[in-house]
Amino acid sequence: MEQRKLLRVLAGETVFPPPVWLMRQAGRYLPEYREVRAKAGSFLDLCYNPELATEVTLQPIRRFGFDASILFSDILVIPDALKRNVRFVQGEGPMMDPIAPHEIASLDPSHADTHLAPVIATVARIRAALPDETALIGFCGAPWTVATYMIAGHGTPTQAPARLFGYEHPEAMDELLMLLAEMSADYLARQLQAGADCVQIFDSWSGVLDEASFERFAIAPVRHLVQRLRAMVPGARIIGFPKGAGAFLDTYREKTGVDALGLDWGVPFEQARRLQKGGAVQGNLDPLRLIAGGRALEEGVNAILDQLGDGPLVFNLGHGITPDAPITHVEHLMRLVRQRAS
Ligand SMILES: Cc1c2[nH]c(c1CCC(=O)O)Cc1[nH]c(c(CCC(=O)O)c1C)Cc1[nH]c(c(CCC(=O)O)c1C)Cc1[nH]c(c(C)c1CCC(=O)O)C2
Repeated sequence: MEQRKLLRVLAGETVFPPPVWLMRQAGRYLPEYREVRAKAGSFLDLCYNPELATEVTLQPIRRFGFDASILFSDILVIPDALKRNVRFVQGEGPMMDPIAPHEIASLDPSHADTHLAPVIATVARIRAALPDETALIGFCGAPWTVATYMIAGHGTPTQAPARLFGYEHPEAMDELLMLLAEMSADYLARQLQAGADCVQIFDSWSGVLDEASFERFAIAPVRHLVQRLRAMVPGARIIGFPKGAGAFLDTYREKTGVDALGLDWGVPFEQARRLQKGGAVQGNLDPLRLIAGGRALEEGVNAILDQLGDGPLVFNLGHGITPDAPITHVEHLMRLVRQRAS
């Protein structure tokens, strides 16, 4: 039997109290992260520095004792490997050269292996340094979410440029998404081979798509990614996180074949319990309850444990932790989850 709690839950076992980790658990809310970040150069320099990326991955494990660590990197290393001139501008978020439909055929993935080698080296280094009971999660962005940044050239409130691109140039969009799916499958296979226990596919922007576009641009490329990954790494454990997918969650799991579903805080418990009958669910505390602390935090944590604790559950936030999260509130969250008797 698997010893790491997260893997037991991903295999469908109920573990109580559930394993807990927080999306974006390494980051600016930690003073020790800000210190390393300041001496690393750019954000991407940090992502490609195995020694420093390992250090920031381990920081939240040392401080809070989470059951899982997540590789420190970013979903945008894939467009960076495609030479899209990715940079992170202070206060503005990520930027890159926006891609036009006619440029897609000339995208060249042949440098990706060499380009991403430092990230794979980081995975091996983290695994060697982690306590045995702590799982290591690898990750990538879902093709659709990565494509939204490649098309707009930056983050946007509703991803209108990518949606419009999908309606006006659907074949070019398919081509871009399938290229990203194949690169991402290869990248995740290498992470698993280097020591990651499982992987998460972040589809942060799946919630802006209509039904037909969700099928074509969110589900189809992830299904392709999952099949290609499992052909390379049989039995690969995969968490899909289609944020904002709402009523499409059931079909997402069925058609993509992921083992577990990440849920955002908009998913009602009734739906979450139904989804849990088909496999593990992960989530789904509103990150703002962590900012508020006190009763808002206690009620949020207890509701998740009450409603989902008797099935396979990975306790997490419904989206990433934000830089203003107080450390004492994270400590409180850990006590609330760990000290709960069934
Ligand atoms: C959409 C997306 C991105 N990156 C990611 C997503 C999907 C999840 C989500 O929706 O939040 C995923 C991501 N980004 C980062 C991780 C690291 C692992 C972890 O601790 O979870 C992970 C898993 C580090 C990061 N990625 C980024 C930071 C902050 C950069 C810094 O330290 O200066 C970190 C710690 C930068 C980033 N990277 C991205 C954006 C939009 C930004 C800017 C917003 C911000 O500044 O918070 C793209």
